[in-house]
Amino acid sequence: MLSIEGLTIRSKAKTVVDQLELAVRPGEWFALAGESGSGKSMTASAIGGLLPSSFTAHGVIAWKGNNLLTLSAKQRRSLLGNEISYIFQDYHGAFTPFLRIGSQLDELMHAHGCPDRNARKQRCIEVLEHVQLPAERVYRSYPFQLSGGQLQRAAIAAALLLKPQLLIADEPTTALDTLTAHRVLQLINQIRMETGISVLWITHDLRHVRKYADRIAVMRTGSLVESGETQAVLDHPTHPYTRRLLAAIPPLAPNAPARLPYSTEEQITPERSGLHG
Ligand SMILES: Nc1ncnc2c1ncn2[C@@H]1O[C@H](COP(=O)(O)OP(=O)(O)OP(=O)(O)O)[C@@H](O)[C@H]1O
Repeated sequence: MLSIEGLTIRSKAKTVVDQLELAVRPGEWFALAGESGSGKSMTASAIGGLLPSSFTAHGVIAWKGNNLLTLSAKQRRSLLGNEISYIFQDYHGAFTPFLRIGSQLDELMHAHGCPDRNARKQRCIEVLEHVQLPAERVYRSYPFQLSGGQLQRAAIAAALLLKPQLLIADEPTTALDTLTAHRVLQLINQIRMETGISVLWITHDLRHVRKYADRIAVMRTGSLVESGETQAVLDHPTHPYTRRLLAAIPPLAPNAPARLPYSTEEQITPERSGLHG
C-alpha cells in the first residue's frame, strides 16, 4: 500500500534518514520506533511533503502507483486529508484557536470539494460521534473549551473527516496523561478495525507497541536496524539497540527486573546499527 524504498533525507549539513526501506500494508498498524532524533518524524513528514524547507528527500515513497516525492503542490494538497492524514503530538496545532471546531471541520470539507452544507454538517457530526465526543456540543465549541484528551479526539476526527486510507500518527499521545493516552490508542485501534484504515504510528515508547502494532520497524540515527512482526521483534530482538530500547521500558513493579536482559557491555557497532558514513 505504502512502500518506502531507499529513502534518504538530508540537508546541506547532515543526513537524517539514510536508505530507509519499509512498507505499510492495507489495514495494518505499523509502528516506527526509535529514540529521539532517530529520524522517525522526518520520515513521516516526507510522506506528506511536509519536510522543513532546508531538507530534501530522495528515493521512492510509492502510493497507488505514484512516487509521492515527485507530486506537485496541488496534487499533494489533494492527497493530504483525502487519502493520507496526520495527527500530531501537538494537537493544539490541528485547530486555529479562535474559530469553532465545527466551522474548521466544515471548512476542511468545503476546501476538499463538498459543496452541500447539510452533507458537510452531517459528516462532521458523524465523525465527532465516531471519536466518542459529545458531537453537537464539540461542533459548537472553541478549541480552548475542550480538555487535552477531547482536543486530541477532535484532531483525530479532523484527520478522519475525508475518509483517508492511511493515518500517520506522530507521537499522538506524548502530551497526554497515561490514562487519556491509553484511551486515544484504543480509539485509534477501534477506528482501524471499523474502517480498515492503515496506521503508521511514530513512537519512541515501546510500552504500547506490543498491544497495538502488527509490525514494527526500529530506527536508529536515520537507519533501520530491525523490522518484522511485533511479537517476534519484541520477544527475540536481534539488534542490541532494540534490546536497549526494550530494557529502557520501566518495569511494572519497582523491584521487578527489566523486561529483557540487556548487557551494558553489548556494543552497538556502526555495522550492526546500519550506520553509513
Ligand atoms: N526543523 C529541523 N531543522 C533541522 N534539523 C531538524 C529539524 N527537525 C529535525 N531535525 C533533525 O533531524 C534528525 C531527525 O529528527 P526527527 O525529528 O525525525 O527524529 P525523531 O526520531 O522523530 O525524534 P523525536 O521523537 O524527538 O521527534 C535529528 O537530528 C533532528 O535534530
